[in-house]
Amino acid sequence: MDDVLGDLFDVIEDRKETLPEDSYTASLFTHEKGQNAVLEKLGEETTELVLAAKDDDYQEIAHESADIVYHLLVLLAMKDMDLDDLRSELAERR
Ligand SMILES: N=c1c2ncn([C@@H]3O[C@H](COP(=O)(O)OP(=O)(O)OP(=O)(O)O)[C@@H](O)[C@H]3O)c2ncn1[C@@H]1O[C@H](COP(=O)(O)O)[C@@H](O)[C@H]1O
Repeated sequence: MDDVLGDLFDVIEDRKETLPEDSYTASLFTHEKGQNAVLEKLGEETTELVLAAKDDDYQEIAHESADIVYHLLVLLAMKDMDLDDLRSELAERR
């Protein structure tokens, strides 16, 4: 699981660096709304996750959770943070 997150974060960092035209990730880094584009996505998807949880729709819960994690990693990259910032914060809570 951690490899999946690490690999995804590496791809996000690559898109941030190279900004390919056909990349959704790159479009978030260059969006005219700036960071608000990714913040709005996080808000929308969190609402969708809440609705899926209320409906006990397990497939949708997994789908929306993955959308949230992806956009959260984009936000971390946007802030020049990385997975270690997240790992450290979680580790301190143990
Ligand atoms: N994990 C993701 C990922 N999760 C979500 N998304 C995109 O995020 C957007 C979500 O916006 P929306 O909720 O409006 O989309 P939607 O499908 O209508 O929404 P739902 O109804 O599904 O919730 C969609 O365009 C998805 O394609 C993602 N886009 C990219 N990735 C990863 O990033 C990698 C690089 O992608 P590119 O940057 O596009 O090359 C990919 O290989 C993936 O691993």
